[in-house]
Amino acid sequence: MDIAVPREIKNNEYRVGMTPAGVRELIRAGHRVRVQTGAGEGVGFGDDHYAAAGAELVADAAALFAGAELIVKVKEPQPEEYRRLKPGQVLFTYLHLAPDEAQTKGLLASGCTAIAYETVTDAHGGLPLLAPMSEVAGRMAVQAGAHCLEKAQGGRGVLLGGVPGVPPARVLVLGGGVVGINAARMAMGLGADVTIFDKSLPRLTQLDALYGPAIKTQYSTADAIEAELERADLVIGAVLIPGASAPKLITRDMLNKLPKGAVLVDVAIDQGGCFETSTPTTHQQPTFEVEGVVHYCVANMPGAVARTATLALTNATLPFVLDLANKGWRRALNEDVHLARGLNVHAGKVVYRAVAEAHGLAHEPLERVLAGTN
Ligand SMILES: NC(=O)C1=CN([C@@H]2O[C@H](COP(=O)(O)OP(=O)(O)OC[C@H]3O[C@@H](n4cnc5c(N)ncnc54)[C@H](O)[C@@H]3O)[C@@H](O)[C@H]2O)C=CC1
Ligand SMILES: CC(=O)C(=O)O
Ligand SMILES: [Mg+2]
Repeated sequence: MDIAVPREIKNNEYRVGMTPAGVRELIRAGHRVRVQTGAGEGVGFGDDHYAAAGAELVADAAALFAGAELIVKVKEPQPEEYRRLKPGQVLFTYLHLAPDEAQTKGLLASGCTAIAYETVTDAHGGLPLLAPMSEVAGRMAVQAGAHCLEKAQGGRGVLLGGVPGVPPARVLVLGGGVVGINAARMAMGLGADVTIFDKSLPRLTQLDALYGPAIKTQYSTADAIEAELERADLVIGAVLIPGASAPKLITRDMLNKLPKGAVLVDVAIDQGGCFETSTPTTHQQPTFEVEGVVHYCVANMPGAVARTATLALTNATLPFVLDLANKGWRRALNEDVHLARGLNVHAGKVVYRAVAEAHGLAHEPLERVLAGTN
């Protein structure tokens, strides 16, 4: 199979969809791998590393896309990328379609087969291709939040861990999944006072068993969140309803409960954000202020620690890339229900129900697509 690895073009995105080690595995399995020049440069993988692994280097993105059967990326395709896609091509990357109508329509118009990392599942109810980036983003959320709390960044001038005689900052983590646990661990490690909210009682029980009195847990309701806002310094938004738009847990009206200079880090921004006042930002201009509250809403947080993130992501994606390349997408998905759940768009139809619902589009059942021949 002809596999293409483009250079990412999203703002400040230095991650790459495949390492030279991954290229070597695919070449050994008999595939052709073409990598865009400079694709791994930002994370220390030069063109010479890819060439040594057996890849062909291609300078021009249009030529790279044109000949590809499988395109392996990191970020959702930008408009100039989805305009290049065509029927018969498989795109394997993060998509986050529910909050992104333009991209959804672009992928539908292309006729391609688009498999989203973030909706692939595993046998334990997890999201194995989202998890590595959630680990990174959860840990980073605390670094970013601590920085934003500094006066020069518009924050209220609070040190997360406090000092002897001065209490630590109060950190609320909304959602106790992979992002939430990693954020909570980092915040606890810095000595902050951490409360974690979730709708899942089994998850809260698990967190309580893991961390005991070092962490407080709360069942997530609007009342419970609102009651905590008055004394919060940093709130980290980490909820997810897979494939769907994030629920708005802090509304504009609730912002005045927070102290001036408090910080909201909305990690869930790639699914539309879980604060009503969130809009996506970039690493170049990561924050904005609404009613005296600093908002950090970067939709590709792991891009800032691109080397760690690339290694973590590609460790998880490589087995699936090999499967898609070795078997072809239809057989690979038919033989692996978890990979099949990644299918979001095929031949002009939305196959993932939550995405169809988010945009009021018709939903094509997965079983029909997998049984089909087109
Ligand atoms: N901005 C970025 O760069 C990145 C963003 N993300 C995003 O972070 C979000 C969280 O991802 P994960 O932690 O991997 O998901 P996860 O599925 O592991 O955890 C989500 C948690 O939210 C909980 N939840 C759902 N509704 C809730 C509610 N109303 N109140 C409280 N909790 C609720 C669920 O029970 C679950 O425990 C996703 O939107 C993901 O796409 C992940 C990585 C990078
Ligand atoms: C999960 C995701 O969208 C990211 O790592 O950028
Ligand atoms: Mg994202």
